[in-house]
Order: sequence, then C-alpha cells, then structure tokens
Amino acid sequence: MIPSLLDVRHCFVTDARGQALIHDVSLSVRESECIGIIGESGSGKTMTARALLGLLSEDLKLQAEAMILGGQDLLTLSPKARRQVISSTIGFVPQNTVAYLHPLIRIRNQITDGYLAQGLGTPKEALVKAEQLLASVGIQDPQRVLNNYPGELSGGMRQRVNIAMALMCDPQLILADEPTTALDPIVQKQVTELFFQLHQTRHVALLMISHNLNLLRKYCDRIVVMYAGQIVEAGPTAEVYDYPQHPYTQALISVIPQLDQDPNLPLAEIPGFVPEKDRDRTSCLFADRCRLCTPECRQPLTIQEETAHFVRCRNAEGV
Ligand SMILES: Nc1ncnc2c1ncn2[C@@H]1O[C@H](COP(=O)(O)OP(=O)(O)OP(=O)(O)O)[C@@H](O)[C@H]1O
Repeated sequence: MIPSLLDVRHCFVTDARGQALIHDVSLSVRESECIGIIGESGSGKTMTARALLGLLSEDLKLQAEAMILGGQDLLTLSPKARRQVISSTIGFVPQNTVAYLHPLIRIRNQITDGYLAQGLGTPKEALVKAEQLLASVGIQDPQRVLNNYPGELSGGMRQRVNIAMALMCDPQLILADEPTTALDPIVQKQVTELFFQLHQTRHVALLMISHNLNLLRKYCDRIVVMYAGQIVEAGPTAEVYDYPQHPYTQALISVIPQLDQDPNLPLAEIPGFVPEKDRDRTSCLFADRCRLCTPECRQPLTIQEETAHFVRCRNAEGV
C-alpha cells in the first residue's frame, strides 16, 4: 500500500454567519498519485484547496478531525510550523496568473523567495535552480524571463513561471486550482500537458481542480466529485466515469461535450440550482435536482465512508 501524503478527515469551513461552505470533506492523496476534483462553479473546490493550504480568509472558520500532511497533523502545529510544513510539501499553482505574481517585483526575486526563506540554498544556487526549472517548463530564454516583470510576459508564460515557482522547493504534491482558466485554448492544452508530464517524470503527486473532465479522465488515478460543499462521489477514474453512481456525477458526465457532437446543438446542462448554504445538510443536497429522488432522500443520510469508491447517495449500490 502506497503511504498517504495528505489525509484530511471530516473538514468543515463555515463563514461569519455560520453557513457551511465546506461540509464534512475527507480526502487523501497518496505519494505520486494524481487526483482530479470536479464540480460545478461554487461547489467548494477552491475553498477545499485554500483550507488545505492554510489560506482561508480570517472571517472563515476551519474545523477538522485531522489534517495530516507528510506525517504531521497540521492542526496540532503552531501557525509558523504549519506554514513551514505546507510550503515545503505543497507547491500551489493558482487559477489567476495575474493576481498571484506581484507586478512590481522581478520574476527572479519572486521565484527564489520561498526557496531562500526556507534556507534551501544560497541566492546563487536559487537562481541556478530557477533557471533550470524555467527551462524545464518550456521557457526558451530563462535568463531574460528572470529579469522581467510579470507584466512583460504573456498569460501562458506567467503560468509557466508559476509552475516553476511551485517546483522550487521540490514539493511532494502540486495543488493546481483550474490553472489554465485564464489562457487561450492552445496554451491551455500545452500547460495542462506540462502538468501531467511533470507529474510523470518527477513522480510528484498532483491534485488538480478542473472543469475539463475529458482531460482529468485521461490522466487522473482518482476523481473526486464535489457538490454544494460536499464530496458526493470519489473513486478510481475509470469507475467514476464509466459507472458513475451518484445521480449528480451521472448528470455531470452526461453534459461533457463530445468531439463528434453537432456544433449547432445547444450544450447540455443540469437543470436547477445549487441549494442555499443554510440548508439542512443531514439529507441529500442534490435531492431537488435529482431525477431519481424518492421521499426517503429527504430523510437524514448515513453513508459508508471507508470504501474505495465512495458515494453520498442512499440509492447507490453498496450504500
Ligand atoms: N470569503 C468567503 N466568504 C464567504 N463565502 C465565500 C468566500 N469565498 C467563497 N465563498 C463561497 O463559497 C462557496 C464555494 O466557493 P468556491 O470558490 O470554493 O467554489 P468553486 O467550486 O471553486 O467554484 P469555481 O469553479 O467557480 O472556482 C461559494 O458559494 C462561494 O460564494
């Protein structure tokens, strides 16, 4: 059995009014594993990522039974020690390539900052490493880019810089939050392929949040499906895509556009809306939109958690 690199147990995030943004999320990532997180906009994917990274804003409250990263329970550490463990284990690649890089600081200073702060080497060694990493993520003139300001680079170049920056401290896990959203389709494909190539060559675990279900299907070992701040299904990629158990996953997969689809046909969508945050969370949150909903689905739901293929639905097999 491959050891767990990250193990989050029963994590809750609530806002200042006590409304649940993340409700009872449990997630584990094994060494060198590639996991995809999917779900509609607002389902809590970014919030989950921010909770893992210790980047929640101060008005939000985090509670969890355990958050084990690299063998250490983050919840028992001081804020400083927690930041140290997170930044030395996880490399983060954000959605927004512009906001993440400081516009007035040269790339050379931004990319070497974390490495130097962690005392991993001298400034000269940091620059050599940064140059090598920029070259390895497809930047042809790394010395020039190191001297550039972010505004002098294209969106694709900035995202390559972010990826190189995420690799500076030799993380065991890369957490990428819709990392190609701001890029045009051709660059999107290049940058995405780069992620999976890095995952394969460096054996770094990858937790990828994406709306591109076809792409996650191609590369991920496991898929986690989120809905209204909860995980509704999680399991091996082929099983989740070929035999989705939760009606929400079934609906999500049925609306993936196919290459051979008539371009004149409207894109399919899941009817209805995500429930309000203050809704009772003991019963199924998808019930109002579910074609298979029965009166029992409005009753509190007990689920079997320790399964390789987890499904939060009373009608799913094995639940
Ligand atoms: N600081 C905050 N305070 C209160 N609510 C917030 C805050 N940030 C996000 N939310 C809410 O939390 C919920 C989950 O948001 P989140 O950004 O995690 O969704 P997401 O699945 O990543 O969506 P997308 O795919 O659009 O990025 C949303 O309803 C959002 O409005």
